[in-house]
Amino acid sequence: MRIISVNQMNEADRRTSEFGLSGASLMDAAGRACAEMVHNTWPDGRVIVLCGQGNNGGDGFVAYRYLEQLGRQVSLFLIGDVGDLSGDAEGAAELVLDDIQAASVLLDKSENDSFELSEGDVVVDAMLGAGNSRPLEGEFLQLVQLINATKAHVLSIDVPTGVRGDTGALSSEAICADITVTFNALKTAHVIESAASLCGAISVVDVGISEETLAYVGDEIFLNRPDVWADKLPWPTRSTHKHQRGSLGVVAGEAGKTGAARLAARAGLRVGAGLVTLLGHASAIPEMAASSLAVMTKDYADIDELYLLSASQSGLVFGPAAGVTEGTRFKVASLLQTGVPIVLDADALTVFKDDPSFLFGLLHEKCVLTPHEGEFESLFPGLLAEVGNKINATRTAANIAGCVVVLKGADSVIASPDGAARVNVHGSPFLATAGSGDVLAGMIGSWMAQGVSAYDSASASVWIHGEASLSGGAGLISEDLMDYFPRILTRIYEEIRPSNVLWERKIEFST
Ligand SMILES: NC(=O)C1=CN([C@@H]2O[C@H](COP(=O)(O)OP(=O)(O)OC[C@H]3O[C@@H](n4cnc5c(N)ncnc54)[C@H](O)[C@@H]3O)[C@@H](O)[C@H]2O)[C@@H](O)CC1
Ligand SMILES: Nc1ncnc2c1ncn2[C@@H]1O[C@H](COP(=O)(O)OP(=O)(O)O)[C@@H](O)[C@H]1O
Ligand SMILES: [K+]
Repeated sequence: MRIISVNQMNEADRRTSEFGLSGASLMDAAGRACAEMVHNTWPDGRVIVLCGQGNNGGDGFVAYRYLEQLGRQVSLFLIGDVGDLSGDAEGAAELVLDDIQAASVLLDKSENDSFELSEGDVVVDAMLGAGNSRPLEGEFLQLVQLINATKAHVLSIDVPTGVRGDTGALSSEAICADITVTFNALKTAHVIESAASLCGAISVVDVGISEETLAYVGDEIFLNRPDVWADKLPWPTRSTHKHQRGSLGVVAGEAGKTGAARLAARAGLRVGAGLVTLLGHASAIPEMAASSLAVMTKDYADIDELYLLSASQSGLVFGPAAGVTEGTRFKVASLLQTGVPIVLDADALTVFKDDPSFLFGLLHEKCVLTPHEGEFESLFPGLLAEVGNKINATRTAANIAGCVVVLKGADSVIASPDGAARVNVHGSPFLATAGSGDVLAGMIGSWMAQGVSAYDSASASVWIHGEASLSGGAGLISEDLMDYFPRILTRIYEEIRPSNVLWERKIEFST
């Protein structure tokens, strides 16, 4: 599923009407899909369709017509004058001209008794779509406030009115929808908070804009789902031995602070690295060894020994609970010199707050940085605010760093330095718990240790991490996440494995 900008969607629309379906046909398909969604989701209750003067309103006129055909009790309101409509919206309005009422009726206390919105009513929000770039005012603002204050169900067409399609930024007030129906591709507002939460459940409907057209106009930005990376994961064959499954080294903090590294190491083992080793100072070895069974431990006396131990691994993780110290800076520099694929997280990022360009000079293409918003701000000060769009800010960051950047959160963006990005919305808010980022770092390091690209390692890990959190539900703590991995991985494996590759050896005798 692609994520595209408003301008790109307009261009896709234009190309489609030039080479394929007319604008009126697209609008007909869009409005019809919305009517059917209303009817299937809320089979009873009065429906109120609220239209603006652009094409979003056009979709609303179409939806009204189909809702009537479906036998629904439905009323139609327009903000503004019929005479100001143009293009496809004007064409759609002409078919229902006699039924259009002024939206002011809904706002006029003396007239609105029969239209007072109540529980069980359904509002179709066709006021403003992706074309809106101005703050709401006048009747738009008043109607949005009125609808948000009722308990009526709301279906928004394309985006909830008040939400900017491209940035996910909000006007002072924006519709809070139960369902948002959009067309052929997602826009930033559907996946980036806090706009995404206002969309409610999102339904992407095919109105006839082809994938070729979207690929032509769009960038390589996709929703992060198994379909974009599942076939890139390595699986053991019958004759595989552990040394062929990669060796992950997790560099621990000092004694008493090794829990974060232990979480990363265990997660790394669970997602398949054949060997996982915790690397620490001699003083930290007893506590690490005491709690790690399959995970090995090795001590290093100084930075040279750390370099040698790290250079023999096929993947590395460093940063969780490492400490914001000069020592951490030296370790980062040394680990990066090995050229081994590496995940840098937490303190290994924060420690470069004062001179991020020093870090950028050391990074290579097999690195993944996994900042949360605070750590991102340390490395790329002001970038998020300046770009105003989390997806594009992360793409810019990846370009500056020259490696994959994962900007974590409820809407994690995984960006590659070549401009591609994937946005992950698959996860539970119960991931907001100490140590869940450490688990994620270990997972990414493990896939990289197994030879998966930095971009696919990060994408697969973020999704599986989110899926595990959904399995865990409420009360989740980071230690629990790993317990869900086997079931999730088995499911992914079973969906994509070639039919002639079986783990279980079947030998049958016939007599
Ligand atoms: N492929 C596509 O792009 C398709 C688009 N369709 C619909 O077309 C919509 C986009 O149409 P438009 O570009 O006409 O966008 P809108 O329907 O959002 O309309 C923008 C209009 O509202 C005015 N306006 C903007 N901000 C305002 C504000 N704050 N207060 C008052 N007026 C404001 C503008 O001057 C303009 O006239 C989509 O959201 C979707 O609903 C569908 O018809 C199906 C296909
Ligand atoms: N509200 C949320 N919804 C979904 N995922 C979340 C949410 N809050 C945090 N996460 C995820 O949880 C992890 C937290 O990582 P991080 O902030 O580094 O925590 P820690 O340092 O405690 O491990 C990230 O993967 C992040 O994307
Ligand atoms: K809308």
